Amino acid sequence: MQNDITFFARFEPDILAGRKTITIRDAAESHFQPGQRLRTGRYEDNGYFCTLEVISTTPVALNELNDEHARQENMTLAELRQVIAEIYPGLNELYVIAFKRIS
Ligand SMILES: CC(=O)Nc1cc[nH]c(=O)n1
Repeated sequence: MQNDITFFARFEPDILAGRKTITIRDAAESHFQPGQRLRTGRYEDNGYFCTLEVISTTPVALNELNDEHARQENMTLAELRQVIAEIYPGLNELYVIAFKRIS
């Protein structure tokens, strides 16, 4: 079965442990709705590793990312800005998808 969302494999342990509770995505992945259950896999091999329930999807500009976002990503704000710049170079319009793991 296909996954609904993927994460880089390096994020898997933090998601499974509940240390990462948001993901910041571009407009192509801004369609997730509160209550939606997402089969969640690794980007690298598409292997399923858990199911997440979407709590909210909220627009955020790059310059609005703050320490609370970083805490929810289990990173420092500097690390978060670096990661986002690498994944979405030059992109300002982003979306915070908050989630909880349900299985
Ligand atoms: C595969 C992929 O894009 N993964 C991402 C992107 C942004 N944040 C995140 O946690 N994971």
